[in-house]
Amino acid sequence: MEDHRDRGTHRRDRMTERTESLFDAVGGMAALRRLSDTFYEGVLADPLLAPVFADFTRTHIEHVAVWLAEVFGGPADFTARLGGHQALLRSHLGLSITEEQRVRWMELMTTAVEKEFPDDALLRRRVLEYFDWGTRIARDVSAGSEGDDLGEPGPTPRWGWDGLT
Ligand code: HEM
Repeated sequence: MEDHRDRGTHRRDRMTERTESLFDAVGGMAALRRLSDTFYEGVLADPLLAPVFADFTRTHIEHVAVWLAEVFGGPADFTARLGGHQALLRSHLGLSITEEQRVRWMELMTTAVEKEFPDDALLRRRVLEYFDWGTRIARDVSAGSEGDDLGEPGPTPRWGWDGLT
């Protein structure tokens, strides 16, 4: 009886212990491209957000996927090829993102995450926690003007099963 209960506990522990990166758990680069694509389809159809993305091009979808890959523990290609953390922050300077716009961004991303990762509730929660954290930074940075000196923001943040690593 004692032995049986112990095995039960052990099995439960193993079920919540996730060792792969979030990048692998979502399904790698192809899955992040699909997520980004689904999300921006929603953004461009949204009356509150479409005007913010007036200069949007398809490369934006790819760049967001490359950024997310790095944050979620995949290849560090945004740092290697696209200017890293500093460039990501600079992309948001001057946008004057309101809290209402940030919340709408989160709603559309939540819809996209639910569509793309329907079978994994814990994964969805962790990914959306990153977006909640990241959108607040984007909103705060966006109050600055294009060309502002942001200083050295440090390396690209990495996000795992326990949040910021
Ligand atoms: C975790 C949250 C966010 C991430 C990971 C993110 C990611 C990115 C990336 C990677 C770029 C550069 C794209 C490129 O080089 O083409 C970018 C640009 C941009 N982001 Fe964000 N972003 C976030 C939040 C937001 C929010 C909340 C808004 C507005 C509501 C926003 C609006 C924009 C706009 C307008 C651009 C410039 C688009 C363009 O290139 O035309 N972002 N973002």
